[in-house]
Amino acid sequence: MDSAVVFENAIRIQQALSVIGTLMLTAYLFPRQATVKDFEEYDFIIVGGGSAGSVIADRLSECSQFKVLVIEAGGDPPMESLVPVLYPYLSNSQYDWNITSVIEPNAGNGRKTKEFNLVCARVLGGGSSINYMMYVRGCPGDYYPWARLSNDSNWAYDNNLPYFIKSERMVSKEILQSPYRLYHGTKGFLGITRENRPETKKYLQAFEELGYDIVFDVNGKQSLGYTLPLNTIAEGIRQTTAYTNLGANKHRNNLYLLKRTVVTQILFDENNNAIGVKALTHDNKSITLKAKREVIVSSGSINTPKLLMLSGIGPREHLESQNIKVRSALPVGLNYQDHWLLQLSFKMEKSELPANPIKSYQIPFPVVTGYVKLNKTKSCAEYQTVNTIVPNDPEGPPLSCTFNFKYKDNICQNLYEASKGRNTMETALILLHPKSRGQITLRSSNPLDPPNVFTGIFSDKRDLEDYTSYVEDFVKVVNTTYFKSVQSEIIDLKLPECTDWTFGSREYWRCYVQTMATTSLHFIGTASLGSVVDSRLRVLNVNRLRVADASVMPSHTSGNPNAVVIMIAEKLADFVEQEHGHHGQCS
Ligand SMILES: Cc1cc2nc3c(=O)[nH]c(=O)nc-3n(C[C@H](O)[C@H](O)[C@H](O)COP(=O)(O)OP(=O)(O)OC[C@H]3O[C@@H](n4cnc5c(N)ncnc54)[C@H](O)[C@@H]3O)c2cc1C
Repeated sequence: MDSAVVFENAIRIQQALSVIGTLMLTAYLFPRQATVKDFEEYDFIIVGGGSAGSVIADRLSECSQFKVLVIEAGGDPPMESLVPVLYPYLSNSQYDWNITSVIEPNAGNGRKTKEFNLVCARVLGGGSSINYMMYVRGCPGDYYPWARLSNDSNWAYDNNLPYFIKSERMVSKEILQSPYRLYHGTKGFLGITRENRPETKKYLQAFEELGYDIVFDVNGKQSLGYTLPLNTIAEGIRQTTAYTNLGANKHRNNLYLLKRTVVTQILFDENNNAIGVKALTHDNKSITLKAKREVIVSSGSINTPKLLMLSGIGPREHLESQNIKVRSALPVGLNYQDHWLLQLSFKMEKSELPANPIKSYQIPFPVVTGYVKLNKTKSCAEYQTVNTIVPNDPEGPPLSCTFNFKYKDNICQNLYEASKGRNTMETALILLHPKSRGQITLRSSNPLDPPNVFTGIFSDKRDLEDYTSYVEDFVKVVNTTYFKSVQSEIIDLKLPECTDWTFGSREYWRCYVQTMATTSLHFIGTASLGSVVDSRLRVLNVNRLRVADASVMPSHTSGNPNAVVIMIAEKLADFVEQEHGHHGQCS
């Protein structure tokens, strides 16, 4: 057995799951396919039934007077989407658009291919159906730039908090019985659980010894320190918005869902009013569907800018180069941002004991997360660590190495050898606020072509230096009492790119960062608040068109974005209801 075999096994499991998927065992949980006629009219058309789109559809269809259509390119989430432990097998599958980045010179040598696999969901529920289920709201200071750029204090943290609470259904008693209860909702749709497993205690103590605060809940007053994660899991089921928002309301007779259908263009009248969309159905028929009130685009940070540009909204020169008539010249596709991530591994206790069986209803292994800043003048974390405590299981560490992060075989093989007979700590160290920016452009005016994604990784050299400092800071954990007591070591992956440098020197870590940094799949910013949409998420210079998804986030929050996207969706639903309802009453 070696890391290549671990990879092959993962592919086989994925294939077996895909065969089970053809039985459509989960179909009964979700709304049925709508029967639509060409030119049929709805009040609202939502393009994309992902993390944001499903929530918007739910909220708008609460108003029985609104006829709401969701058009989603993917189909129903399969069983492996609902069962938390199977999350590693959803990426690079039929539930993914399988988009890759343009090759860039600054990073990625440690990966099997130079382009990044920009995993992005093509399934009902979008990212919430395939993601790693971490629930993080970020730090209050993250939202100052949002309020500034949109010129509207409505986007400040205090005004976003009620929407986080509105969507939430916290189920963990230890939170509900604590002072942190204040920050959590219990009446929303999104079930949240706090993971608390005994193995994490020694790790939290080690981080405390390094001087970090141990925080009960980083979604409360204090967002810096080490903590136990919250997950979008409840009653043992992944809280995909396909399930919590569409499935839960599948009997509403004003909510229509067109699956396996790709919207190819937004249609406008002569006064720049969005009046509907053109789409391609699963059986390749082109149809036109009309929106009496608004079109809402929630196609995610990669596909939203693509659709806007195909519809004449984007950078003038670029659209003209593709022979697309410019309807509104806006910086669509610019300001692309991601959180960069790299894997670090640590040998922990020697152990020959077989690992305990994994439980299907939770994340496979215990996790401790950290939110850390080095610069005292900052209020929010600069880096995040997600530390997974893996019991003696030589296949565990190489699985994410080879299958999810797609590092080269020699790297994963070294990890495999080093992990034998040891428990390990697998750390994803994440750069939270990169200064580099990328861009999305059209490859052609054919809507079925994927876009070009220039990630811009390390195009701002300060990111490489900052990231190196964060790694240097983090690896000090091997000097703590607990880590020393188990003869912990940082696993030397023997990167051929870095042999010129002494292991552990700053030069070495800089080389490590450049070689190992990869995407954390947190794409944002490509239809930003303040430059593409106004503070009520209306696309500038046109009418009856809004965007609500990760693409409107003008800057990153200090953590994973799914909860933030859901908060944005909740806000959009309120804006629409205020404008289209009767004095705030929907019926
Ligand atoms: C593997 C992975 C792990 C992640 N882990 C976490 C995590 O642990 N925690 C966290 O907070 N965040 C995580 N994220 C990020 C988070 O899930 C996303 O930021 C979030 O889901 C984005 O939501 P969205 O509504 O913007 O887009 P999406 O949820 O991607 O929804 C867009 C939807 O639009 C559909 N669509 C696109 N174009 C069209 C079209 N033309 N016509 C019709 N439909 C279309 C897509 O198929 C998709 O379903 C992860 C992401 C990935 C991919």
